[in-house]
Amino acid sequence: MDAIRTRGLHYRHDAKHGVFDLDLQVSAGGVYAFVGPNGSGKTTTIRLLLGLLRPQAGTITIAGREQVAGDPRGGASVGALVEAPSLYPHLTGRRNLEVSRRLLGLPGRAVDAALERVELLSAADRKVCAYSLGMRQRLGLALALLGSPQLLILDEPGNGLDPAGTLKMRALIRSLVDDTGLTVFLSSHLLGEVEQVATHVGVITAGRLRFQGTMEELRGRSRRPLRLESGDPGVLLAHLAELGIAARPLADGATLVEESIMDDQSLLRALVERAAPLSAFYRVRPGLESMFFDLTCSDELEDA
Ligand SMILES: Nc1ncnc2c1ncn2[C@@H]1O[C@H](COP(=O)(O)OP(=O)(O)OP(=O)(O)O)[C@@H](O)[C@H]1O
Repeated sequence: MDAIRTRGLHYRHDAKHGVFDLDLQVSAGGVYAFVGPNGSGKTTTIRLLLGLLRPQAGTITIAGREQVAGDPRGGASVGALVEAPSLYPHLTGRRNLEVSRRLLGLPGRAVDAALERVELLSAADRKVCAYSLGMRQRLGLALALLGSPQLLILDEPGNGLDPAGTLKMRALIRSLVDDTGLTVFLSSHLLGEVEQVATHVGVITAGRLRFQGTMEELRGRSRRPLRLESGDPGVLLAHLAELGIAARPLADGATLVEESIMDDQSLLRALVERAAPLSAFYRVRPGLESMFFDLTCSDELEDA
C-alpha cells in the first residue's frame, strides 16, 4: 500500500502560484524526497497533505484512507515538522516533549524513547535556549515522533543547518526508516542534500511534478552525455554512424553522444582502431545536478 497517493491535487494561490494536478505516489517504508527550487510549491503541497490547506480539486489518500475535509489526517498516524519547530526556549528539552505528551495522552516513556531516537537524551535536561540549531531541529523531530507515527512529513529538515548538522539529520532519518519501517516524505531545494538519504524522488517546479521515480531511475536518466572533439567532425560522425552510434554535431564543432550501445572503453578502442580523427573524449557535467538543472531550467524557459 502507498503511504501517500494524490490524484489531480490542485491548489491555486493566484493565477501563477500554487500546485497543479499533482499525482504523488509515495511507497511505504522509504524516504521520498520532494525536491524543487524555492517557491515551486513544496510547502503548499505539505500543507495540503497535512490538512492545513483544503484542496481546490483532487484527492489525497494517506495509508489507504482518503482524506476528508475537516478531518485533516483522517485518523492516519502522521508526524510532521514544518518550518522551525515551535519550542519553549526557557524549558528543557524533556519538558518541551512532556507538554506535548500530556496533550496527546501518551504514556510517560514516550518522551525518553523519542529523545533517545534523536540522540538528545544526554542533553534532555538543558534549556532549549542553550541548544544549537541542529539540536532544536532534532528536538522538533522528537516532537514529531512522539505518537510513533507511520508517516513522517518534514519540510526542509536541513534548512539552516551546518554540514555536520545536515549529516546528523540525514543519519537519523535513515536509521529511523531502517529500524522502524516508517515512511518519510521530506522536502528540499537541494538535490545534493537528499541524494544520499532518499530512495524515491519527486521533482517539482512551478507547481508541477516533472519527475517521479526511484533514485536509481533518476540516476539512469541523468547519464552524462559523451562529448567528442575532432579536427574533422564530419568524418568522425561517419565513423560513429558505421559503428551504429547515434550522435549529433554541436554548434561549437564537437559531437555529442547521448545514448550508446557500447561502453566508453569499447567505443574509444573502436574509434582508435579505425583511425577516426579524435582529439578529446569525455563525459560532461555531473549527472544528477545536470538532470535537476535541466528539469528546472526547461520550466523557467516555459515561464519566460
Ligand atoms: N498565501 C499565498 N498567496 C499567494 N501566493 C502564495 C501564498 N503562499 C505561497 N504563495 C506562492 O506560491 C508559490 C509556492 O509557494 P511554496 O511556499 O509552496 O513553495 P516552496 O517550494 O515551499 O518554496 P520555499 O522553499 O521557498 O518555501 C510561491 O511562489 C509563493 O510565493
